[in-house]
Amino acid sequence: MLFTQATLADGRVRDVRVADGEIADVADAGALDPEDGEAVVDAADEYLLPGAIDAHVHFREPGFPHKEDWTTGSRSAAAGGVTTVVDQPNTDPTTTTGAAFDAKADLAAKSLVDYGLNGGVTADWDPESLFDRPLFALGEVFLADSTGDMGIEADLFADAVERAADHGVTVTVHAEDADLFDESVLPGSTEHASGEGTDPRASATERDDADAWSAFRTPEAEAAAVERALEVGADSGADIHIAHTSTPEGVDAASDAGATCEVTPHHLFLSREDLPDLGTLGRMNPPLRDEERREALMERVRDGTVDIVATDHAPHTREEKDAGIWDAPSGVPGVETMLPLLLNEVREGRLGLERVRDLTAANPAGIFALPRKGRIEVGRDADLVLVDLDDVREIRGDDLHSKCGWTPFEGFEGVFPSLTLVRGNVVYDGRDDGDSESFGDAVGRNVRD
Ligand SMILES: NC(=O)N[C@@H](CC(=O)O)C(=O)O
Ligand SMILES: [Zn+2]
Ligand SMILES: [Zn+2]
Repeated sequence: MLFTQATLADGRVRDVRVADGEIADVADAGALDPEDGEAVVDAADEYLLPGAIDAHVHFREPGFPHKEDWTTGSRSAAAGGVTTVVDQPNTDPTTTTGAAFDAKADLAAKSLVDYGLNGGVTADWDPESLFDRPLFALGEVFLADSTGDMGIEADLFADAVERAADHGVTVTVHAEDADLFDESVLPGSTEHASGEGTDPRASATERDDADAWSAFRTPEAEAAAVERALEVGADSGADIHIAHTSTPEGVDAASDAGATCEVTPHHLFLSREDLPDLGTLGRMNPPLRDEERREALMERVRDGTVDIVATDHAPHTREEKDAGIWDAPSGVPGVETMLPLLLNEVREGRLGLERVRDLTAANPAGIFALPRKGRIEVGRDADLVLVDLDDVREIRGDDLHSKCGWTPFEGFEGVFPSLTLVRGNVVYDGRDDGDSESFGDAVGRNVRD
């Protein structure tokens, strides 16, 4: 396949040849002629970007295929320009033994996009057999309970980090410290009762609004857990990567310690101010923060302090979300809307395209040692996304391909890709102005195999 006159993220206009799944040639515009039978894509006025690597998704198989499965999750990825995903271990069974890893690997063979599979840590994990498998990373290691209740104690965390260091495996950390959650906002808490002898259940401060989740899981709880994870990492010499960092404090701590971090689109584009509209659809861990922190996070994305954007794509059904704030499951989908939201920032002139390329492709490839991914360079995998930056549209849950059928970004503007290639295979084709779209075969492979 030959892309002619494609604009790269740095603004250079080039012809790009794809052959045998790789980028075979990158030459001056007009320099490459089609070979016999070669498909030609006229990419004039369009951008050709390296496919995004989403280092944090929950594709829910095995265990919860009513929320998502590898087919729907990877279709959603492909339609959003994501060509590699990294799946997290809070499935059922949890990915905490070699056998569980193998079982997930069988299911992941349905993926349209390339993938990595993380190994998780619980009190009954089996590190010997787990580290025997081609792990993408150890993680997300839960320092507090989230969906799946995989929170672990400090001793086990230290032991797990040491083992990961021995095996040269990076540790990705869900950093929240439950000791610093504000229990005074919990229903039935005695802490918020002002006077002695007050019935707490009758307290006027008892909360059932969506913002209560943000009040409960405090920013201080994240900052403290990030610090602890970094200390444990420094003691053992392990590479620590902080998952879904939701506060500027967390980002700065990771950056100061020479560790890496990711932030999610929902912490960049949503804040506590959106919770009256979102209700429980806006409940996730860590929770949405105030506007000031959201802006400070975006600033750190712009200036390069944040290493990568990853989605924490965590689908739950609408029915499951239709519960009170203390009972609804935590998590929001996002794999299909990450690149469209970031590209819209570029279109609006608020973010550079090279920054987006680095956050979504080059940096995750560097941090997680994927030498074949993340850049448009001869010899690398032809994981490519074609986009027209003027082709903006409203994000609609109905148009997306995740099984969950909703998005917290309903009505936001996004720039969606028109074509997505994984190792030269067309996995998503929406070039017909979105009137018709088609998906390719399940060509996905484990990037560590
Ligand atoms: N982020 C969430 O709120 N939920 C995630 C788990 C996690 O990443 O903590 C899920 O799997 O649903
Ligand atoms: Zn998490
Ligand atoms: Zn997660």
